Amino acid sequence: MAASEACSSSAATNFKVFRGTFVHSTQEDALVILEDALLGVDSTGKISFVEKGPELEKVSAKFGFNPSAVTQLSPQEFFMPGLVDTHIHAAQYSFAGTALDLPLLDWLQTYTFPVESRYSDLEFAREVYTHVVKRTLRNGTTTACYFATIHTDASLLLGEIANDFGQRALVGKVCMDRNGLHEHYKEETQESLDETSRFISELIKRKYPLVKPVVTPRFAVSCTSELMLKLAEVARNNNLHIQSHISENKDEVKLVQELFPESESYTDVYRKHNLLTSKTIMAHGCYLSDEELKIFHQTGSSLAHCPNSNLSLCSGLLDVRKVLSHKVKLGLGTDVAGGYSPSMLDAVRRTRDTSKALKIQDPAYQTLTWEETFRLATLGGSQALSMDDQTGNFAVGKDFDALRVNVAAPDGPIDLVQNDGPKVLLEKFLNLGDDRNILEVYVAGRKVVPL
Ligand SMILES: Nc1nc2[nH]cnc2c(=O)[nH]1
Ligand SMILES: [Zn+2]
Repeated sequence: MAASEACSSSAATNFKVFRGTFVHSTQEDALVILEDALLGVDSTGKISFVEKGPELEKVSAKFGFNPSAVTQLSPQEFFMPGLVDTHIHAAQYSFAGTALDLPLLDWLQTYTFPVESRYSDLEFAREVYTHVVKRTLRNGTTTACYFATIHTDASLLLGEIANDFGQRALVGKVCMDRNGLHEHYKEETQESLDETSRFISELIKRKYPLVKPVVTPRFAVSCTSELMLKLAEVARNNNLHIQSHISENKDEVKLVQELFPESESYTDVYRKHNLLTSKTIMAHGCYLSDEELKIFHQTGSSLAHCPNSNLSLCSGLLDVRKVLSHKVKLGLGTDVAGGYSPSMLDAVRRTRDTSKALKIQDPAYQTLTWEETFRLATLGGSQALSMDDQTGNFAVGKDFDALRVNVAAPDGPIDLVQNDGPKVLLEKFLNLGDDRNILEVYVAGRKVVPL
């Protein structure tokens, strides 16, 4: 925002200004700590300045706000960017925390498809979707990339609920026109395409500022060639995101090879069907070869790393270091309910656990640092979703998506026994904290927690 605009009286009355510690990531630095900083949010929810605290008088004169209206953080508090969940199945939240005893294809057949079939019932959908949006916001997920189910009206309802509670979201009506695992849970090809068009046009018509549709072929196993090709066209014609799953589990990779014998790899299947774009996010990727990662880099497609799910369904261990060395964009995902936790703090922890398990297998392996993992959960996620022009860190001009954290929250899970600095406070929060430490959540400048 131009300084002259910021000085106008209407902007001055609607400014929010915070003073204290801010932690975030940039492309260059996984962790930047700004101590005693001033951050201003304008009436549209954008960050209008980040300045030094001792310069309050000068900054308040420049931006036209009253210094006494500044919100001061306590020494155990900080602001961090909102967490970005790049892959979560909203419909599976009803059985989160259960059903973790089978590998992927059996798990889909036994638990997942029967539950997803129920979302023609809009009352059931409303109940589960309200819970998942509230719970993820409460846990600090300011941006979520959701899979719904094949049901258009329930998927629209998820978009409505995310909008009502103020979460930034991509919402996907799931597309699947074959399903050998559960014959009744699928669509006809044309029906899937027509319903996808209806979903997209209806959601766009509602003009929700933070909720957008994402084209969602479930995975190559449950989609015909015709459906994938036509969905790619829909995404291209409407400049939309695409999401799906790739290379999660060895049996799944084998099945894809059998279903698409003319393709060189799982990645090649999606490439041949024009589904790999710079706005594509593919979940898992545990078994991608170097060649396949090169295709991800060339196309600008991203990966959603879902470590809880990868461990819970015994799918595999994604080598994040290898993915990053190929310069492939990567964010973290909870993958509820293959992943049992809806909290991105859990995704941060499981990401580090997975990295350490790889080091146990190979002592020369360079584990991810906690600072790198913090970046993946925030800025990395926003980059993976091609939303880093709007969110991901505290750069001036981005929307203010943020968590106000108090590491010493009364009745919280963390005991502070020494005068820890902000770096230690952040590390403790990431490893030990929970929603009791998250005092407030902001999305595009609006306080969405507490409601
Ligand atoms: N983890 C997971 N993998 C999938 N692959 C296709 N569908 C799914 C799903 O719902 N969850
Ligand atoms: Zn998934």
